[in-house]
Parts: sequence; C-alpha cells; structure tokens
Amino acid sequence: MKLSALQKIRRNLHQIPELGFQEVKTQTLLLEKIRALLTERVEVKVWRTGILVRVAGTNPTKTIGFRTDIDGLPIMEQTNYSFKSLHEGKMHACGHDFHMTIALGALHHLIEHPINDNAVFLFQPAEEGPGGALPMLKSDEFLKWKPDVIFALHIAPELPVGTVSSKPGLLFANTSELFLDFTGKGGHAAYPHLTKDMTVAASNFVVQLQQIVSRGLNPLESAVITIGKMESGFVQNAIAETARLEGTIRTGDPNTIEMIKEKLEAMIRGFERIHDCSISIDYGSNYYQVYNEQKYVDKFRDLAEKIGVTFQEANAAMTGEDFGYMLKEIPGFMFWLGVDSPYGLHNSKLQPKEEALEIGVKTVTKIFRSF
Ligand SMILES: CC(=O)N[C@@H](CCC[C@H](N)C(=O)O)C(=O)O
Repeated sequence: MKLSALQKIRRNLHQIPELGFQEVKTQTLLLEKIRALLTERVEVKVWRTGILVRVAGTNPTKTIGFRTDIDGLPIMEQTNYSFKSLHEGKMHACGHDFHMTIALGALHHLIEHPINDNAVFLFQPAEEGPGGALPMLKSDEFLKWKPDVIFALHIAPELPVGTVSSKPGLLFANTSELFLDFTGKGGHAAYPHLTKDMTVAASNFVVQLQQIVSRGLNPLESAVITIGKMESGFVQNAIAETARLEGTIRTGDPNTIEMIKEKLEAMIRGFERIHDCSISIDYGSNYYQVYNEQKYVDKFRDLAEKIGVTFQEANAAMTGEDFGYMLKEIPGFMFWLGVDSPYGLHNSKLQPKEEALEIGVKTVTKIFRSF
C-alpha cells in the first residue's frame, strides 16, 4: 500500500476516536477496509467491538499473531490538523490510529503476497481501559485461532522515524488504576470546626501517598503512583463533603504492586480515623507487565539491520499495556516504532510523522516472513 493510501486510512481513523468497548464506528470502518481485501484465504470474525482476521498460509507449520489496539482516549485534541477528531473530547492521543493503519497495511501485503505460516491479525478494543486483551484472549474466537507466537508495536514519539526499539525482559510495567472516594461532613466555609473537610483530607492524602514509594519501598525497586485527577466540593464558600482522586500505580515487579496496595489500604484506615471520614477504593483495571522473550528480540534486532531500520536498545518504561496478558500466555515480543513527535503519548498535541506508517508496515510484514 502506498503512503498516500495509508495516510488516508490513518486520517479517517484519527477523526473517529472512541473509548474502550465503544469502538463501533472504528469497527465498521475497519471491517469495510478488511472486506475489500477478502480472498478465499481470508476469514474474519467479530468479537465485541474488536475483529480477528486470519490469513491462511501456503504451507503452515504455525500461526503468527499481530495485535493492534483500536481505542482512543478522553482527551480534547489540540492539534492544528485538518483531520482533527470529530468526536468532541476524544482523541487518538496514544497512536492507535497508527497501529490500526499499520495492521491494515500489513494485512493487505500478506493477502497479496502470502507467507508459509498462518497469520492472525487481532484488532483489540479497550487497551486504555478497561482492558480488552484479557477477555479477548479467553474468547472462543481467539482460542480457535490461537497464535503460537505473537507480537505488537507501539509508536514512540521520542524516537526518530526509521528507528525501532525493544529489549528482552521487562518492557512495560505492571499497572493498576486507582479511584478513591472520600465522604465526610460538609458545611459552611466559616465553621470548619463543625465539619470534616474532604478537600483537606484528599489533599493530604495525595501528598502522603508519594511517601509509599519514597519511604515504603526498597529504592532499587521501581514504582510510581500518579494522581491524574482530583475533584472536590461544589462551591467556594462551602466545606466539601466529598472528594475523589483518580490515578494509577505502576511497578516493575508484579509483587510490588500488591505491596503498594497493602500500604495504601493501611493509609486509608489511618486517614479515616484522623479525618473522621470514609474512603472507598476501587482498583479499576489492572494490567500485567509486558515481558519480551529474548529469542524474539534477538531475531528482531537482526531483522531490523537487514531491512535498513535502525535498532535501538530500549529501557523499560512505566507505561502499561494489556498486551502483557497475551505475552504471559504466548511467546513473543513488543517493540517501539519511532514517529518523531515533539509532543508525547497522551498529549493533546501528539503529532506522529506519517512517514513512519510505511516503515511500520515494512517491519511488521518482515517479522511475519521471518518468525
Ligand atoms: C501505552 C499506554 O500509554 N498505555 C496506557 C495504559 C492504561 C492503563 C490503565 N488505564 C492505567 O492507567 O493504569 C498507560 O497509561 O500507560
């Protein structure tokens, strides 16, 4: 597929970002593109808002899977694109429009130039939340076509176009979402002694939370707790009766996340007593680490060199990816694809360079051919 065709698909997808398990228009558009490619070698299955496509190999000994995520984020786009998001308050700010386009480009290539092995393309919903990989992995549709080896990519804004990056072992962190609701006795702003101020309780909580990592963990273990959203009260002259904190916990080891949760719950019990309030906790969705198998990263490094793409050894990152669940069951790996954007992932101005689409398609098709 030419760059202009890939650009067109990417821009169409970019305009219709949808949140996890609501990817209805995205699914329709993808199905339209996939059905235009159908031959007797190709079978398509729909799973919730996702899609699975299988291309039968010419002389298969195994099935190779490629997974792409398809959901957008609840972020208000602030680019100057002429093809900006048409869905107010939603944006493909994590590059899933790129991931899907590359998958379609590679699918097109493999249909036109079949390989020996079977290829399965997984268009997976809800990577940003609540997590589509785990239920997809358990679905009958997936189990019928279960790959023997699997891989995925993610765009990397900080890497130049023409560069890919990966590493054996830990690539992405273990994650848990975090939602805390504080409830106490509100009242008039002038009578603090008659109330239990949830703005003050939640503010103290945010500050003290940071000490779980800095003082509760071995400094050689890696972990981060981020509160990305805080809400409390209704009006300037009333003491807030409720407050809500929304955040995420990330760790380099699956056991560390459990340890953090225990400390967090102990802290909650203390805060409930000190601030005479109740605090409820919800861990939302949890993702297992992305752990790459050495053998596949080694193969990938050699392959990158052969196809004229620069390979850079990656550092593990505290980003999360539910693809980790697939790698827990099926051998394989994940890699970063350089897209050179001055704004990073989850930024409302993310602007990946579209030349990277062709490099993505070339890299993915070569992986299918050589794994
Ligand atoms: C690659 C990337 O940015 N992934 C997301 C995954 C979200 C996980 C979950 N919603 C959470 O916040 O814990 C990320 O934020 O790393």
